[in-house]
Amino acid sequence: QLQVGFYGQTCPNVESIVSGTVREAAASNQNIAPVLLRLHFHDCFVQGCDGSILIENGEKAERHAFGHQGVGGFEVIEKAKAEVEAVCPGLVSCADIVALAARDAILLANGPSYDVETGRRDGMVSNLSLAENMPDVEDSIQQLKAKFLEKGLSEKDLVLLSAAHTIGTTACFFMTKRLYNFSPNGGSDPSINPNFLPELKATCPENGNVNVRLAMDRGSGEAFDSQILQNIRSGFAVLQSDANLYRDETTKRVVDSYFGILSPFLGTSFEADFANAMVKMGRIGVLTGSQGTIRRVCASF
Ligand code: HEM
Ligand SMILES: [Ca+2]
Ligand SMILES: [Ca+2]
Repeated sequence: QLQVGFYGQTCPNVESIVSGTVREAAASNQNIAPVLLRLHFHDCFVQGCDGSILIENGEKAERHAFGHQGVGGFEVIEKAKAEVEAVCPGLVSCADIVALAARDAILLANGPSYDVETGRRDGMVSNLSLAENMPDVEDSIQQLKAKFLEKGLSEKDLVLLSAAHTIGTTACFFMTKRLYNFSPNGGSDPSINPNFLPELKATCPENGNVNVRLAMDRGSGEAFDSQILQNIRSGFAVLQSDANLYRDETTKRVVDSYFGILSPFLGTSFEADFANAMVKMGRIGVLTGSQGTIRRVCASF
């Protein structure tokens, strides 16, 4: 069973070691917070939160899957793991370090803090074919809902977790279809606000450099806040999958629920709800007890 403070007796300093490593990494790399948050999502969605994405076992390694394009932060996890191994060898899983690092990353971006359940064990498989079903920017809202539901996550969780895009950047690579070849008729996605379209096209010109990066939360790419939801409402979503959240009655209602006059009184808080959704995501397909293993090095079995 997962529990908050699972290492309380066996490795009491693990959480401070991980947060120290994350803070140190952030001092020299301002992009590390979003990268670490995304890493946890990509780990949990393939084989559960089991550190499978960390394995480097050749060209068939899961981490080389197309759906994991741009995922990183491995070196930070490995560094934290090495420091943890030095004080409590063989006790703390890589999967837990990923989950802790994601929490610390959110906090560094001034997002909500929350208790991370620990006690995950590391998985024994890594295969890129297992990552074929990752949510994709071009997925319809029905596909996105189905992929989240399959992991035990609701439509509300889909909205909240997508709002992780309040921090971080995307490569123009993921914008090409939306800007220049939107289905079914070509051209650009009509849901893009006309005041935003020229800006997007200027940043990601047709046949331009697909490695150019832009904030996914226009005007607020470094702060963890609800601006992303406001942007989605007003046609300023950058990713197509985020824009799709406003094309569906149910997910639209979830987005809007954070802006109603009543919502503060009903206790609807984006930050608190996001934190709860992260805890739920952290439970996907976990190995516990005597299942799986505790790796010594996160990149190898
Ligand atoms: C709903 C389905 C999702 C889709 C289709 C999606 C897609 C993407 C794409 C295309 C990028 C840009 C990657 C790059 O160019 O490097 C990205 C970045 C990111 N995603 Fe998602 N994402 C989804 C859900 C999530 C979830 C659930 C989380 C975390 C809870 C998350 C966290 C992030 C973060 C923090 C970044 C920024 C990474 C960086 O700055 O390097 N995403 N996502
Ligand atoms: Ca995994
Ligand atoms: Ca933001």
